[in-house]
Amino acid sequence: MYFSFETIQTFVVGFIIIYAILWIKKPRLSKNEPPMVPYKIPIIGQVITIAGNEASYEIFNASDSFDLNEAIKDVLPMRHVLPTINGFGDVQHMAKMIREEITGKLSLYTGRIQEQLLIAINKEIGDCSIGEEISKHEDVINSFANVSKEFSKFLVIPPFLSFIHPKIHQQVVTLPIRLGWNPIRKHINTLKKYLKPVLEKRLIDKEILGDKYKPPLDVIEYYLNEPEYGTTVTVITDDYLNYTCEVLIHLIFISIHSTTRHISSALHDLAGRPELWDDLYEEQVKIDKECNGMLTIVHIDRMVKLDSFMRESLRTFGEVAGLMHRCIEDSYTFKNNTTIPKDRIAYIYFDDSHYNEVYGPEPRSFLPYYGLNNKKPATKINKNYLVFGAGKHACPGRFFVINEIKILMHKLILNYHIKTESGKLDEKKFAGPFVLPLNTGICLLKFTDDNLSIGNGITSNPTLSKFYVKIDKKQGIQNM
Ligand code: HEM
Repeated sequence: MYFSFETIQTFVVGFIIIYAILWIKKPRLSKNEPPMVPYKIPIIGQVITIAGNEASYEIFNASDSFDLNEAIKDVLPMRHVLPTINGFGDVQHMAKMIREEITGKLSLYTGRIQEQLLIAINKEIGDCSIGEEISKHEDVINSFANVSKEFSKFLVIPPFLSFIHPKIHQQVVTLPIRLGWNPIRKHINTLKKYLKPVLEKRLIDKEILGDKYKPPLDVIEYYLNEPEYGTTVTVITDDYLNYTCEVLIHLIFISIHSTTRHISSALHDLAGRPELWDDLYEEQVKIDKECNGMLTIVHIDRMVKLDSFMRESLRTFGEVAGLMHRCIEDSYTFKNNTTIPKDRIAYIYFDDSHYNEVYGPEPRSFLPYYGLNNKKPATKINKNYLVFGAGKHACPGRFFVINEIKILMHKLILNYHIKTESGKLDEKKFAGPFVLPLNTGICLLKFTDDNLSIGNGITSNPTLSKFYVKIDKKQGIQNM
């Protein structure tokens, strides 16, 4: 039988149209699902579930049924980008490492965090009491700063093909990588270049010094001593280097983007709220005197007002919904008796938790001392404070990051008058449920000896212009 090209073409187009109509008309909910939000325009994409306060907490705690990384896989092809460590394949080991190496030794890291932050403040803003040069390896620092931006390149293609099947979107996004384009590779290579001699020296030192070897305090050393990952290493092979550098990129991806976003948000929260300045400044001056400029973990714990301010800054960060989790079991039935099917993506509805009535009649207002008055430190998770997730996969880096941010804010508050360029609290903007980084200016005006430097206008005073810091949309803080 002979079919002309036009007939085949008509068949194909007809098939696609019928498929699309059937797809659009297909019942979207299985039995016992939560109700659908009323809609008029046919749903082209996936159905997603938005989990309110109680259900969100359930999702975090049902770690056998829900998985964050399984949801991220659809849009971020980590397995192809970091092939040696299979993408986020071993996030559990990363969490274990952070608990043991970083949280477990937080007091040992405090001095170093402080020193590095002061170096960075000096370099990026200026004159903050010590004047060392930033790290010798500027390109390593740049890699740390830019990796997250590189990852965002994968997100530019919206998952428009996911309506057929999420796997199709994955295939499209990973095609350039499978053809050899990997924007992360150059950062891995930079790390490899600097890490190779460091690791080789450590191996030699270990051999020569034996028991007298003093292990440096860092993540690389942790991996070098892990039975599964390092002890068998006697030569630094390319495979081993790839492995370690991919682990570092994974760590950077997990930690740096969220840290910078929350730091810039906290700076805006402080800069736009003059009513908080005196109180927070006084606390920092008192602690600075007590520690003589050298903070220890005990002093950081005493920054209770700053901690409470940070908790509030995190709570009111603004993400309406996010942190999608995939249902990885055949189905999941919530305590309220509604059921969602396997593969359903559920978003955490942060607004419902963070602006819950437990925060009083005006839960959306900024309550700087809520944490202090209610004995809820910034690291303490509960169902109305889900910034760090909850349950088994709750962020293991939260103790480190809160410490780090407190040290940074402490030093900045002590040294600078921090205000918004606009002179008011800048309003946050959104892309869908996601809050966008503010791209309005913050001024950091250096306190002089006689405590007077609150400039009348950054732009009119050239000597102050170097303290003008702009929050870049993608990168967090950037110098102007
Ligand atoms: C303000 C900054 C940060 C925020 C808001 C944040 C938030 C989160 C959240 C919400 C989760 C839970 C995801 C889930 O439910 O599965 C998480 C997991 C994780 N975070 Fe953080 N994080 C921050 C900083 C850091 C830092 C600095 C590190 C490393 C030092 C880190 C390491 C991790 C790791 C390894 C996990 C995965 C835990 C697991 O799956 O068991 N985070 N983070």
